[in-house]
Amino acid sequence: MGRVGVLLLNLGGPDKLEDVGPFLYNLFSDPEIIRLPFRWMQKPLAWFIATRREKTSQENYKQIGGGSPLRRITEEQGEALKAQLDAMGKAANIYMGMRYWHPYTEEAIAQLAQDNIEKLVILPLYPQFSISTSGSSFRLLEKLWQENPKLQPLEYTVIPSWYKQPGYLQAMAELIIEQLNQFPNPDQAHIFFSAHGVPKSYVIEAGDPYQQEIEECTQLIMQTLNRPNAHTLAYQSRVGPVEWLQPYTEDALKELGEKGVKDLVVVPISFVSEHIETLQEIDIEYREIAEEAGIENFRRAAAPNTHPVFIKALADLVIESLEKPDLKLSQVTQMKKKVKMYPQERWEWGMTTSAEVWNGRIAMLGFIALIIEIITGRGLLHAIGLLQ
Ligand SMILES: C=CC1=C(C)c2cc3[nH]c(cc4nc(cc5[nH]c(cc1n2)c(C)c5CCC(=O)O)C(CCC(=O)O)=C4C)c(C)c3C=C
Ligand SMILES: [Fe+2]
Ligand SMILES: [Fe+2]
Repeated sequence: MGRVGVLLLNLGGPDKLEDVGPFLYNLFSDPEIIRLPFRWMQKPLAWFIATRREKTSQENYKQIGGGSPLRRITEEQGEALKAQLDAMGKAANIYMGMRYWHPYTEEAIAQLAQDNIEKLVILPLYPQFSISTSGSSFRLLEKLWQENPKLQPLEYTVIPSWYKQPGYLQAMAELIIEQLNQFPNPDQAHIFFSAHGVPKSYVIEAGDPYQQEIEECTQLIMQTLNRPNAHTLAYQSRVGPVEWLQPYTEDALKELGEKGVKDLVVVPISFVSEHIETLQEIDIEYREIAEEAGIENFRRAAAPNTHPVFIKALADLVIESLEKPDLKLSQVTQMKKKVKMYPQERWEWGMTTSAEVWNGRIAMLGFIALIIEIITGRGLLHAIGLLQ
């Protein structure tokens, strides 16, 4: 008789500085991260953006010790979850599947296909669902399931998002209280929720429930906290030129400083482990911005990591999911198939959405052609003498 398996999904992060370039290439090769009209553009553009970003990103990783702690912390969470499930009478094998770095999701699946697993629970380590995070991992799993006949008989269930789980909300409230209690007037401190952003089009055009889940989660944490503090929600880590969810964290911090807020607790709401966006972006970059804006006491709530209340919440989630009817990958990835990233496929004349979409596509084609020409030294611009 086999046992229960729990597959923890996460993004992954470079272990050392040399990994940063290939990690970024993997990330930008994912169509759920950069959405392009043509598949063949994905890899050249991923290479181009990763190469341009590598140095800056390496500088950031240098500031947190030369690599991401995500793998170590996820392993610790897995061990703590295993011990908690054991204590609750549910023995389980824990697997860790990262999307863009080792140990890759493919490695975890290969391992669990060999083990005698009776039932698998797929648990993303993202409390809120986004097309760009849990959605991307679910799509990859769906593909692996279709490709590997050995996986067909394996029974599984998916937990799409779990931001309402009472234990998780309790752990978040405790982590915030820990910081509030450091202030002489805990009730006066401003609580600042900083969520990882996504491009606005994900929500508006592709129907990503991420913003709604983040907003609801913020309210639920405030209710669980049950304190009179004022609070703000903003979005961090914008990448690229398009508009992301607003307000941006840097703008909201400046605004609070101008309004005279002196005591602030930042709460990283979309992350359950410390990593570059908490240790570098919040603790170093946003702290500097806040202090320049006049905020005197800048504190940050720790990510849940292996907080016992949080680990118990994960164990409860696993046990509850085994008791409920199974949720299949096709059910959790289906939502996206109902919406279109490019709203109008028919050609229309004038300043229409369709025209904008086609202008974007043509501009992108021109851009790719230019990059290929610069790399290879051959092409139309060389032929007519505009490039040497
Ligand atoms: C809920 C969490 C996350 C969302 C949503 C998300 C969307 C998203 N991210 C990028 C681009 C980058 N993300 C990077 C690192 C990174 N992102 C998350 C989480 C979410 N991303 C984590 C946990 C990590 C870090 C891992 C680590 O190394 O510790 C990076 C690399 C770092 C950097 O260069 O800044 C990029 C780039 C996009 C474009 C996006 C939505 C479309
Ligand atoms: Fe990210
Ligand atoms: Fe970042």
